[in-house]
Amino acid sequence: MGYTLCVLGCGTMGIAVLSGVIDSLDTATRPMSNAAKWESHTPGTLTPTGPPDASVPTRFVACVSREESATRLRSIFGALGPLGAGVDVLASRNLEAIQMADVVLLCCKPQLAHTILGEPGLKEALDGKLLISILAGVTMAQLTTWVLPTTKVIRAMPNTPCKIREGMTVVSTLPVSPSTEVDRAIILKIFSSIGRCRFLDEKHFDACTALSGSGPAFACIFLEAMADGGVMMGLPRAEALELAAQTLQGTARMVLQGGAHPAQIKDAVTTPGGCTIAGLLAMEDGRVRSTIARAIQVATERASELGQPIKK
Ligand SMILES: NC(=O)C1=CN([C@@H]2O[C@H](COP(=O)(O)OP(=O)(O)OC[C@H]3O[C@@H](n4cnc5c(N)ncnc54)[C@H](OP(=O)(O)O)[C@@H]3O)[C@@H](O)[C@H]2O)C=CC1
Ligand SMILES: O=C(O)[C@@H]1CCC=N1
Repeated sequence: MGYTLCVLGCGTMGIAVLSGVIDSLDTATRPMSNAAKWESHTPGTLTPTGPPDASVPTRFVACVSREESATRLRSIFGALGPLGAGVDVLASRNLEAIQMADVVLLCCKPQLAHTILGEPGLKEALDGKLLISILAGVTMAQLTTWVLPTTKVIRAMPNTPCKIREGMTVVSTLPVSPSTEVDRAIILKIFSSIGRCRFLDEKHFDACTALSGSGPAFACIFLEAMADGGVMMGLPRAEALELAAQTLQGTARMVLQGGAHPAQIKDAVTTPGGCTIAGLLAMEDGRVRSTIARAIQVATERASELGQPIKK
């Protein structure tokens, strides 16, 4: 039972997704991640508790281009226990890897996808298989012209917290085919085991790429700035970072878990004439809101360009 999942281009994101999936398979007895608990329509773990489940990956292949990256991957996955040590890591052997796979997660750089999918025999090896692309800015229209019509193509936009099973993944709406339900189950199993997962129309993908794909970087700027403020006021660095990170996590959970509106949380913290309103006004003077919103806007615009051929 189960199937073989191949990560084609196993760098930062490939490692994040695969580590999260392996962890979820390996944690039958450990508690579910909070993200998994929040999402009522998703199962939260890949570990089959009932009869064998065909939508659960049981064998893994990871592809890179350089042997030194392969060596690094073997040590990363090896540290994850027996399942991680069982990942087949191949350097410059994409065709072989895809031939072994049932489902392929495309995680290379956007600009390389056309060349990689054009390698001799690759199209044929993908015949009838599910190809999930996490590439920023590479559209379904592009991807489907690079493979055979029988290859089922879908886009997903995960983020790095998938590595600790607190990810956010948006998946494009599935095209209707005889295998739609099976494919949907496979996709949900993978991405809901490593965080939240929701389906959205492809027209929203550049915005999702900016908001949740790039989001961890934006959130870290805010987190670092909060910690810096604490350090400026004499807090030790490590404690300042802990306070900032836990405060952001707790607040985010009040929104996701408790269903609170951000404005409601803000108002509850803001005692009239108190210190919070003083800080909030300083933030508004610094145009923090429009700066952050504009960052999402320009990142969205940039995401839309990433699938285009590099201009000489
Ligand atoms: N980073 C992020 O937070 C997110 C990234 N994405 C998307 O994920 C994709 C990957 O990004 P990221 O993980 O950051 O990039 P990385 O550069 O970390 O990973 C790219 C991987 O592709 C491999 N690779 C290069 N050439 C080939 C080849 N010819 N055949 C097989 N593998 C190859 C590289 O191997 P080697 O080391 O040997 O060169 C490397 O492992 C991008 O398309 C990006 O848009 C989406 C969401 C979030
Ligand atoms: O910066 C990038 O292009 C990728 C896509 C989303 C996050 N990282």
